[in-house]
Amino acid sequence: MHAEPTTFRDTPCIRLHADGANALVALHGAHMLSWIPADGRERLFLSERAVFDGQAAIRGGVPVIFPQFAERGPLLKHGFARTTPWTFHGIDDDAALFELAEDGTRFPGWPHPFRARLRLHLDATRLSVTLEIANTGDEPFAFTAALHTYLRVADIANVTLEGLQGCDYEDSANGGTLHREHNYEVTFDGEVDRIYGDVVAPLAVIDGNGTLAIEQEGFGDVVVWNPGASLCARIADLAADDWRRFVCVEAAQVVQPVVLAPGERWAGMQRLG
Ligand SMILES: O=P(O)(O)OC[C@H]1O[C@H](O)[C@H](O)[C@@H](O)[C@@H]1O
Repeated sequence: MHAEPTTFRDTPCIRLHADGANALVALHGAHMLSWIPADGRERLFLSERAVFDGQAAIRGGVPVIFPQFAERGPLLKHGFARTTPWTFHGIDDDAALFELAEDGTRFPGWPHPFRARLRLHLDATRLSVTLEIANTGDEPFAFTAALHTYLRVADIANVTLEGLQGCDYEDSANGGTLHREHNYEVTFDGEVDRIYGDVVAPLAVIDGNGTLAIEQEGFGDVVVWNPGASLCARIADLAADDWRRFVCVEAAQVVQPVVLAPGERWAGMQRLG
C-alpha cells in the first residue's frame, strides 16, 4: 500500500493505492471521498454539490462522526471530527493512519483530552475503516460515533439491504418510535432514517451493479439513511434526484454511548467489499 499527497477541489488530500485499488481521503475530517477497487468502479457517492471550503461537512464519502451522533448531546450535529483537519501519519502496519489529538481546550462543550485515529486498509476488493478513540485525560468521558458511509447505488428503487431481520430499530424519520425489523430485506421508498441496535450479522447491499458485503466490529449499531425525494429537495448540497444514487449504511455506536476511563481505548471497524 502506498500514499501520495494530492488535492481535490483545492482541498488537501491523500491518495492511497493498493493491489490495483485506490482511495482518496481529504485531511478535512479524515474524510474518504472515493474508493475504487481494482475492478475500476467507484463505490462511494460524493455529491457534486458538496462544499469544499475547509469548514463545512462534506456531503458524501465516509464522514467520521465523533464525539456525538446527530443531536444526541450539546455539540453541533454529528460532532466536530468531520469538520476539523486531521493529520496524516503515513502508512502504519499496512494501513493509512490519520490522527486528531486535542487537549480538551479546542472544542466548546467538549473539555476532554482525546486522541482519535482512523486507519484505512485497502486491498484489491476490500476496504476496512477503523476508528480508534483514546481517553488521554484524567476524567472519564462518554461519546457516540459513526462511520457515515455513503454507498453509491445505480437506482435506490432497486436496492435491497439484507442482514437486519430481527433487529430492533429507532425510526428517526417517525419521531424516534421503536420497531422490530420483520423483513428479510430493507427496501427504500421515501425517507428512511433508522438506528438498528445490536446488529451482529454481516449485511449485504444489493443493487443493479451487484452485491456489496458489509461487516463491522466494535460498533454495535447500524444507521440506515436515505432522505427520499422531499427531504433531498431541502438539502442544499444534494441535487434534486441524488436520493436515487446513494444509501448510507453507517457503522455506529449510538444506542449505548461508549464510556472511556482515563487511559482507555475503544475501536470500531467497518469493512466493505
Ligand atoms: O445532513 P447531515 O448533518 O450530514 O446528516 C445526515 C443524516 O445523518 C444520519 O444518517 C442521521 O440519521 C440523519 O438523521 C441525518 O439526516
